[in-house]
Amino acid sequence: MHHNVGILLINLGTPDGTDYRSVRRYLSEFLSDQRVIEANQLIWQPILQGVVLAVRPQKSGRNYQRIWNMERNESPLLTYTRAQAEKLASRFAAEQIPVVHGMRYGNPSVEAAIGQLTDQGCERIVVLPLYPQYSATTTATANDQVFRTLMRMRRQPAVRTVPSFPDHPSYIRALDASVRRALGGLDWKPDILVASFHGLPKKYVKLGDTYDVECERTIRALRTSLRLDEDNCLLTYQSRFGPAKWLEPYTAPTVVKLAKNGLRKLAVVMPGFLADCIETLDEIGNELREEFMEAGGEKFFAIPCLNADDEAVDMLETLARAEIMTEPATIRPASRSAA
Ligand SMILES: C=CC1=C(C)c2cc3[nH]c(cc4nc(cc5[nH]c(cc1n2)c(C)c5CCC(=O)O)C(CCC(=O)O)=C4C)c(C)c3C=C
Ligand SMILES: [Fe+2]
Ligand SMILES: [Fe+2]
Repeated sequence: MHHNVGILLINLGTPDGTDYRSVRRYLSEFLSDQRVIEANQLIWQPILQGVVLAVRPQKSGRNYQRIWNMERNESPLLTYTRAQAEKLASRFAAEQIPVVHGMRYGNPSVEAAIGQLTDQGCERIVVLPLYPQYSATTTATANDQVFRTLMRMRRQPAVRTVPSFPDHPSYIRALDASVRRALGGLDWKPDILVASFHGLPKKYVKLGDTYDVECERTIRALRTSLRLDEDNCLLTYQSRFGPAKWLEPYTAPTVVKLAKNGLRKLAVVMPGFLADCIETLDEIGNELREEFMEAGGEKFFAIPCLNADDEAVDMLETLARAEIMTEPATIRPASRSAA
């Protein structure tokens, strides 16, 4: 018996629609997070509300439209995150351990997801931020949101947070399987595999974020697993935002340079994203493809993220079980009446 434990998956979040108001609401919440933009709010908020959110929602909304899940009228990030939670739930159904998903920004909120678990009598929550590489801008703020919710609860559940897992064998196994499956399905062989991670301002790394070394750990383990080396499996960083220096090398200039130097066939994997989203489907799948082709490339393939692949669900199950298996020191009664 696991004493009423529940599992909470947390991903970034995404707008409810592609219209200006929906995208603006989402970006406003996201870019007001001081874990994401570490600036004096008296200076940043007028720039954000007056300049950034005056133009960016239209532009982003058009990009979201290109990748939107029309069938369900929702963002792909939500579709895949929900699918991961549902498949993981089936792995824990026999033990009656519920699995829910919450988004750091937007819907379903972390607060609503925690409510679903406590309504089912959960006294313990295993929190699994869906980021293999730690960053304060993602992992820490996901956990912050859990603790903010707990701050308002008279009867708190006990909480364990799953640490980042940049080279956990079950993660590397899932990546290896997805790359081999994707490349095996092509009738051409890429000259090079580019592994593109979401970028981060260099300043954050200097201040102590371990994101870059965790990306390097992932790529080292993946190279070993795929029997590739530094020359045919490159690490790059995408999605720069704002004027500051971000982690390098940048994905797009690297790929354009490769094409200009005569490279013709390229595959891109995005190991930092567990679910396909605007950054993978549009920035890489659409924009980077165009840039590569315009620079002389001939074949381009963006490898789908792990999404709800069986190996990805195996990974989530392994990570969650590690936290569930060890019982807490004290089991508290679920309610006053049970005491
Ligand atoms: C200062 C800005 C940003 C930091 C720092 C940042 C870090 C960061 N983000 C992810 C994962 C995702 N980001 C996504 C979208 C996205 N990211 C930023 C900015 C920063 N990210 C913006 C403005 C956006 C919105 C999209 C746009 O307007 O172009 C997404 C996808 C969301 C979706 O709806 O599909 C993900 C996932 C990581 C892992 C990370 C730090 C390492
Ligand atoms: Fe981002
Ligand atoms: Fe982007």
